[in-house]
Amino acid sequence: MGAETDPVKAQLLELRASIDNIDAALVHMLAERFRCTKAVGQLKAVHNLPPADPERERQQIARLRRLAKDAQLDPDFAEKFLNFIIHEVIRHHEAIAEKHNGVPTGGEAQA
Ligand SMILES: O=C(O)C(=O)C[C@]1(C(=O)O)C=C[C@@H](O)C=C1
Repeated sequence: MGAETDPVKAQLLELRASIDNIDAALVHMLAERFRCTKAVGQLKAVHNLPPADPERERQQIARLRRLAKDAQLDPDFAEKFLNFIIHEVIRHHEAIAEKHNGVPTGGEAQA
């Protein structure tokens, strides 16, 4: 039965069209975020700042947990998602620093 005649199939297709739009928006938003964080990585490398900023991360996690709660999204999931992204950002920062200053990953000077 086609979507025109099967209301369940029609509803599923409609919902999936929204899911595809949301996934596309997520990809674009993540691309913009990584564009910004790569610039932050350059700035940190040039000025010899450490790749990670744990205090900033604490503030971001607390804020995101609050936002998630208000939006009826699981705050634990929001925290895990942010940590996953930040972990990747720190990996990029370390690679940029290594390229710029010859600093090995972890930000410590080599013996
Ligand atoms: O704000 C910074 O200092 C960043 O490097 C960006 C960012 C992030 O992705 O939001 C990544 C690593 C830091 O530990 C904190 C935050």
